[in-house]
This record gives sequence, C-alpha cells and structure tokens, in this order.
Amino acid sequence: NLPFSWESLLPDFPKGPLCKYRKKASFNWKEMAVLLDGKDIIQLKNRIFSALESDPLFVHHPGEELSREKYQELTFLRCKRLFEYDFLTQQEIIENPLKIFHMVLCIGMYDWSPCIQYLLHFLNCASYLLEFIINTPDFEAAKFWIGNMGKHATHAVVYAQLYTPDGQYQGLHSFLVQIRDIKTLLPIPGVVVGDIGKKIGQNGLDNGFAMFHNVRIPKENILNIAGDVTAEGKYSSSVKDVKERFSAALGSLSSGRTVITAVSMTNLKLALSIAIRFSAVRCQFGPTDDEEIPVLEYQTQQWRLLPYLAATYALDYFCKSLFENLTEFYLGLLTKQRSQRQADIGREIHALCAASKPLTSWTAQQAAQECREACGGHGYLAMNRLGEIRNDNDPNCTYEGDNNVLLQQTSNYLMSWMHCIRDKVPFESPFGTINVLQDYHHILDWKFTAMSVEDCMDSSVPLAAYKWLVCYLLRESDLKLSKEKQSGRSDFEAKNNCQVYYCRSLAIAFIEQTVLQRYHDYTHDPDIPSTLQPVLKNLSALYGLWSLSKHLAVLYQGGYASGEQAGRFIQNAILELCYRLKDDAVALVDVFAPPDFILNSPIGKANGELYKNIWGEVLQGSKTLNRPSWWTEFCINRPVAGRLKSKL
Ligand SMILES: CCCCCCC/C=C/C(=O)SCCNC(=O)CCNC(=O)[C@H](O)C(C)(C)COP(=O)(O)OP(=O)(O)OC[C@H]1O[C@@H](n2cnc3c(N)ncnc32)[C@H](O)[C@@H]1OP(=O)(O)O
Ligand SMILES: Cc1cc2nc3c(=O)[nH]c(=O)nc-3n(C[C@H](O)[C@H](O)[C@H](O)COP(=O)(O)OP(=O)(O)OC[C@H]3O[C@@H](n4cnc5c(N)ncnc54)[C@H](O)[C@@H]3O)c2cc1C
Repeated sequence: NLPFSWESLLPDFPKGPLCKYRKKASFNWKEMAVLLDGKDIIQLKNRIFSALESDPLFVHHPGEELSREKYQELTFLRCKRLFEYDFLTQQEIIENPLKIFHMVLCIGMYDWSPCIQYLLHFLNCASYLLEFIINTPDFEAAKFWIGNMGKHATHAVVYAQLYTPDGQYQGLHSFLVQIRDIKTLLPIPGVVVGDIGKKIGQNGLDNGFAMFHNVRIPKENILNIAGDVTAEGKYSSSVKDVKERFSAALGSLSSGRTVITAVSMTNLKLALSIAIRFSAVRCQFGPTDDEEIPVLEYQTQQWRLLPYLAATYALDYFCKSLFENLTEFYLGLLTKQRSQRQADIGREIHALCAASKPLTSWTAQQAAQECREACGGHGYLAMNRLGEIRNDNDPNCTYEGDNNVLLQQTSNYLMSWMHCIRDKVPFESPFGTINVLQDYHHILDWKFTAMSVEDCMDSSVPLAAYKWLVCYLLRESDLKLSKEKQSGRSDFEAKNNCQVYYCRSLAIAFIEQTVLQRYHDYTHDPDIPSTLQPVLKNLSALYGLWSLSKHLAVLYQGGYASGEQAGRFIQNAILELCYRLKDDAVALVDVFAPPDFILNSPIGKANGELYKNIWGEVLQGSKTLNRPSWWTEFCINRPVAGRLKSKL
C-alpha cells in the first residue's frame, strides 16, 4: 500500500533468478527502506548515485589496469568534481546534519579513495577557519601517512608541541601550515614533502610525508581550539588544566572515528550485498543427483553470512544514533558551551567512538573475508570487488588511532566510574551508556535463566547476559589492576598487564552491549510497523546471540552460565534464527544495496544473472582474447632443459 511517490523513489528490481527469494520474503523491502532512511535521505542517495552514474569521469574501466599515477590523477579529478557537484546546500546541512553522513557514505560506496580525499579537504576547510615557527626536530618526528599530502595538498593542519617565547611548554596544539605553492604545487621553502609509496589499498589517495625546517607561519594560523597566544607572545587558554587541554585538542578526532565507524559499516553493506545475492543464485550439490540447491540453503553458508547481515542492521542503526550524539557534541562546541554536561558529552563520545571504530572495522574486516570465501572462486576474481572492499576497509582498523590502542581509552573511561560504584555515589552519563553500571552490584548476581531455545529467540536474553558481562569484566579488571599495583608494579606497568582478557575484553563487551541495547530498544518500539517488526526482532536477536557466543567461555568462567544447556540453547537459537532469516536475506540486502553501477560487482548485480554478468565483464577486457605480446618466448624461443646447469 505504498503511495505512488515511494514507488518512483525505489524502482522495482529487474526480473531474474533472485525473484525466487524475493517472493519468499516476509516483508516489503521498500517499506523497510522508507522506515530506515526516510524519503529525504532516499532522494539524496538517488541524486548522488545518478549523478555519478551519468558522469563520464566516474565511468568504470572493466578489464583495464590503471597505474597508481593514473589512478591518483583520476581520483583527484573525481574529488574536484565532487566539489563542483556540491551535493548539499548549507541550509540542508543545518536542517539535517545526518545528510552529510549519508552523502559521504554514498560516495564511498563508489570508491573510498575519492571519498576520503574529498572528506579530508572538506573537513580541513570547513572545520578550521607570532610568528610561529614550525620545526621537525628529526626524521622520526616527520609527519607520515598524511592523506592528500603525497602529491597535491597545499595546506596542512599540523599538530605540534607549542613553546612560547618564554621557553614554556604549552602542550599539543594545531596550526595551519602552507606546504606547497598554490600556483605551482612546488614545496614552500623549508618544507620537504613527498609521497610515501604504494599501499595495500586506497591507492587512489595520495598519502604523504612532510618535514619542516624553521617554517614561519602567521600568528593567526594557530587553530585556537584550546588556547591562543597574544601578539606579545603570552599564552592564554580558557581551559586551565593541561590534561583537559590535551583532550580538547584531540576532541576533533571523535568525528573522524565516528565517520570511520560508519565507513566500516558501509563496507559490510557492500560485501554482504555481493555475497548474499551470489549465494541465493549459485547452486551446488543437492539432495539428489539431479537437483542442485542454492548455497544459501546450506546451514554453514547461512551461519557464515547471516549474523554479519544482522550486524549490518544493528550497526547501521548504531551509526546513526552515534552521529546524532556527535552532532549534539559539536553544537555545544559551536555555541561555546562550558557546562559540565558538555565536558561529560566529550568524554562519553570519545569512549564510544574509541570502541565503535574497532568493533565495526574488525567486523567488516572479518565479514569481507568471509564473504570473499563464501563466493568461492568468483569471490577471488578482482572484478567482483570483494578484494577491493577488504583492502580498502583494512586501514579503518589503524588510522585515526590503532584499534587496540583506542580500546584502552574506552576501558579507562569505564574504570573511571569504579570510585562512584564503590562509594555508592549516584552517577549517570549524558547519553546514558554507562547507566547500566548503576545496578552493578545487583547485576553481578544475575544468572542465565532461559529454559529453552525458544526462550532465547529475543534480544532481551543476550542483552541481559551482556549487562552481566560488562559488570563482571569491570570488576575483574579493577581487581587485576589493584593486584598489579599491590605487587609493586608502576601505574604504567600495572595498566599494561591488565589489558588482555581484562580491559580489552571489557571495552569490547561494553560497545557490543551498547550497540545491542540501542538496537533492541529500536526494534521493540511499539511504533515500528507490525509488518516489519518480526524480521527486525529476529535480526536483533541474532546479532545479540552471535556476538555473545564469542564470550561463552567468560560467561561460564564467571558463573553466569552453568551446565551444558545454556551454551547449547544459545548455539541452537543462532542456527534457528539463521534458518528463519534465510528467506528474507535477499530482500534485506535489497534494502541497503546501492545501484549496480555503484556496487560494481557482476556477481552482486540486482538481476542475479550470475553467469551472464560475469561473461559480460570478462569479454569487455581489452586483451581478453589477445595473443600475449611475448608469445614467441613460448612458441619459438623454447627453453633448452639444463642449459644453465653448473658444469662443475
Ligand atoms: C574521516 C574519515 C575518513 C578516514 C580518514 C583517514 C585519514 C586518517 C587520518 C589520521 O589517522 S589522523 C591521525 C590520527 N591520530 C590519532 O588518532 C592518534 C591516536 N592516538 C591518540 O589519540 C592518543 O595517543 C591516545 C590514544 C588518546 C593516548 O594518548 P595518551 O596516552 O597521551 O593520553 P591519555 O593519558 O590516555 O589521555 C589524556 C586525557 O585525554 C582524554 N582524551 C584523549 N583523547 C581524547 C579525545 N579524542 N576526546 C576527548 N578526550 C580525549 C583521555 O580520555 C584522558 O582523559 P582523562 O582520563 O585523564 O580524563
Ligand atoms: C591509510 C592510512 C592513512 C593515514 N592517514 C593519516 C592522515 O591523513 N593523517 C595522519 O596524521 N595520520 C594518518 N595515518 C596514520 C595513522 O593515524 C596511524 O598509523 C595510526 O594512528 C597508528 O599509529 P602508528 O602507525 O604509529 O602505530 P603504532 O603506534 O606504531 O602501533 C604499532 C602496533 O603497536 C601496538 N601498540 C602501540 N602502542 C601500544 C600500547 N600502548 N599498548 C598496546 N599496543 C600498542 C598497536 O596496537 C599496533 O598494533 C594514516 C594511516 C594509514 C594506514
């Protein structure tokens, strides 16, 4: 019963082999897409996707090997074109900041290289507007890896230690430094700048290094987020505490980490669209010699893919909610809020994105590999794009802070609440993510109580287990830290020795619990249409149980679960949910898959014509049917076996 305008927004898919599964779906994919994104966002996506598809600069070059130099040039031209499109007006951004988020992800679905290049220019221009002297003391202190710096950036935001003329060290600050001449692209005197070389992925993007030798920049170029220097060289800051200034200076990293969380989630969407459509069409073996069945019918294939599909839905919802949290944080910054709430928001958002980036980038990394293997040999064919998705996702685990290092920030935050818990002081956080700890003592007494597999089919079961897990790991991490300190270890050593199995697991359990809590609340909201709620609840339960199953050992170790049944119920519930979701799987990816041109994978096309699509692409290769240029080496200059064998 969708109004006509929705139909024109979301056209039907071409008829073909995927229809079989599409017909079996328990829900209408268009209704789901409208529920999840809304009309405005769908229109924006359509606008961006069709602009890219009809622009010759964005045409794909199947079967053509682009050199790194050419790819970088093309990426730069595409990035420039994105500025020309200017997809969003300022008014649109102000009215709905979530549109920036969607714009970035739509471009990224096409290719992350121009997207990140554009984003880095966009963020650096948009978010930052004495005679300082910038120096790199030695080559180990060189700036390395900087996006856009390799070939073309003319200005850089440089984080540097600030020393005022009185010799006082004032901590980390950021400065706007010109590195190349804007007319010639040649380096500014005193700047050594260059490209760092080929990477594992994202090779359209030029990453560079820079060293500075007494480069003078105007006084106005200090980006005075946390402090400023007067014309007389005197330092002033509204944030008195050095540590607080450090947090303020690094606060902007939270936006990058939030975006990377969403970038990784988008990679999940791409990889799963390909693998599930493939699995629904690719037939192998069967109950009888003359009947082959789609590989999606196999329990193993369902168990390998469908939990990642559930994770995609849960993380998609989480990313949007995190972006809303971030928007609130930035509104506070822009309006120069100095309240305790603003400071608390800064700490909470930092703790959240320092763990959501690891969770999502690792999930996407594992999913991309699983999807690659789930598509068998065809998954390994570069044209099907799973290798590109895997490699382009990989640095999400590293940049804007290495995942393992960032998790320590989240566990530090959680541990910082222990004194309130111990002293029974009331506490809460602005976004409520740590409020679960208010019941810490009570929750630690909880046990796994489900009596059957059916009892486990709702996400309330894994959610309760996660609450216990977070409290338990917090208690154990705190005890471990005390023990380490009591045994005479320094604070530094003690903290290091508490990471594996303790603080690291705590941070991961916390973010999984937070993602699940938000998704559980969303899917159980009475306002969700009854036509969509059953499948959404199944996704929530599957995500929760599957994530939780990786912590089974700790659930038993800490006494939350006991006996054979608990583990068995969880495992069987996962399998049962996978089975229930398999007929919905194609429709579930139809909801988020971008158009074929953007997905750019023959085996992932919406028409499901697997073999025709592959052949179509293979035959487009410019040299597919050519005799190799070195054919004479094979046919004429034949090797004389043993000719070079030593005669000694
Ligand atoms: C945009 C998306 C597209 C992709 C872009 C790709 C381009 C890539 C760009 C980059 O990679 S840019 C470089 C990014 N670099 C980093 O992210 C560095 C990572 N490292 C750090 O952030 C820090 O080393 C560390 C992890 C914070 C640890 O530093 P340190 O040990 O010195 O600090 P602490 O003692 O733990 O913290 C002090 C204090 O500050 C608080 N804090 C730290 N960071 C933040 C923050 N971002 N926001 C708010 N607060 C922060 C921290 O919690 C501590 O507070 P207290 O506990 O003392 O209250
Ligand atoms: C593709 C790409 C693009 C990038 N773009 C930019 C950019 O535009 N601008 C920019 O400034 N930077 C950029 N970077 C750099 C990036 O921010 C850093 O690589 C990242 O922050 C990790 O730091 P590192 O490389 O120094 O790793 P290291 O700190 O050397 O880490 C190496 C290993 O040691 C471990 N380790 C380190 N410290 C600890 C600890 N305390 N406890 C336990 N384990 C630890 C880490 O887990 C990691 O596995 C980019 C990186 C990549 C890969």
